[in-house]
This record gives sequence, structure tokens and C-alpha cells, in this order.
Amino acid sequence: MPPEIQAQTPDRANGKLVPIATLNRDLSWQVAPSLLVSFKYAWAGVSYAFQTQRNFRVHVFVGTFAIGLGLFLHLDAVEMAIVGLTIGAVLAMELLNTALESVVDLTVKQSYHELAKIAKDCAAAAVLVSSLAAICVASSLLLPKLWLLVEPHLL
Ligand SMILES: Nc1ncnc2c1ncn2[C@@H]1O[C@H](COP(=O)(O)OP(=O)(O)OP(=O)(O)O)[C@@H](O)[C@H]1O
Repeated sequence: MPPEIQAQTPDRANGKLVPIATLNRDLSWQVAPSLLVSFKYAWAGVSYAFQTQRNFRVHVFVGTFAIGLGLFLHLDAVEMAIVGLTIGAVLAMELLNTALESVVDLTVKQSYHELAKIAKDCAAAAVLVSSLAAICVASSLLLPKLWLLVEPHLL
């Protein structure tokens, strides 16, 4: 028996709200039965992105390097938190970009559609924006301390 609370959408023909989905997600092929299984599927997503998306791999390696550099340069806890959040944001954007690409490809297959182009371009732009923010964070938190470290050896 579906729960009473339902997502609704306006029916333009008669002006009434009609149910489009229920809380127990009747439209889903499968729903994870437990938190542990949910984590398993989430990890499968990370693994898929790492194996198939070159940009995701690059961001994982750059992010790992940035955290290592932050520890080496003794960033304080707040600075490390900012670096960590920034890396997490970039990786999350990459994962969402990959998910959206799959949904678009599932929908339009190999045909050209202007809305598919907009969706993919905007998802890629979200990755670009988060990457630029990450460069700003690295420039203000990591580079000055790195410069202080290497400067004496240059003169
Ligand atoms: N079905 C489509 N219809 C219209 N344009 C498309 C379609 N599929 C892809 N494109 C265009 O090609 C570009 C590249 O597509 P792709 O699927 O490689 O996405 P991407 O975000 O660039 O991939 P990645 O993040 O892996 O580099 C898109 O940004 C979009 O402009």
C-alpha cells in the first residue's frame, strides 16, 4: 500500500494535481534494502567514475597531492578543512557530471538534441567552476606557505 504523501504534478488538461510518484518509489527497478547496501552502490559509482572518467582520476590525484602538501606544510585545522571541502566539492561535481551524462545518453541515445547539449555543457561548467574555486583555494592557502619554504633555497 503506497503512503499517502505523493509527489504531484499539475495536469494541464483539467487543472488538477495528479500523483507522479510515491514515497516508496514504485517506479524504481530496485531500492537498496539497507544502509550498507546503499554504501556498496555508492562505492560502485566512485569506482565506475574512477575507471571511466579521466578527469575524475586527475582530480583524485591532484586532491590527494593537495592534502599531502597541506599536511607537509602544517596547515591548521580550519585550512585543512577548507582544502578538504574544496576537493570534495570538485569530486562530487565530477560524479554528478558523470551521472548526468549517463541520464542524457540514456534519454537521447546517439541522437543530437539541443537540450542534451545544454545539460551536458552546464554539468561540465559546474565542474569547471568548482575546479577554478579549488585553484583559488590552493593559491591562497598552499602556495604562500610553499613559497616561504622554497624561497630561501632560490637565493
Ligand atoms: N546527445 C547530444 N546532443 C547534443 N550535444 C551533445 C550530445 N552529447 C554530447 N554533446 C555535446 O558534446 C559535448 C561532449 O559530450 P560528452 O558526453 O563527452 O560530455 P563531457 O561533459 O564533455 O564529458 P567529460 O566530462 O567526460 O569530458 C557535450 O558537452 C555537448 O556539448
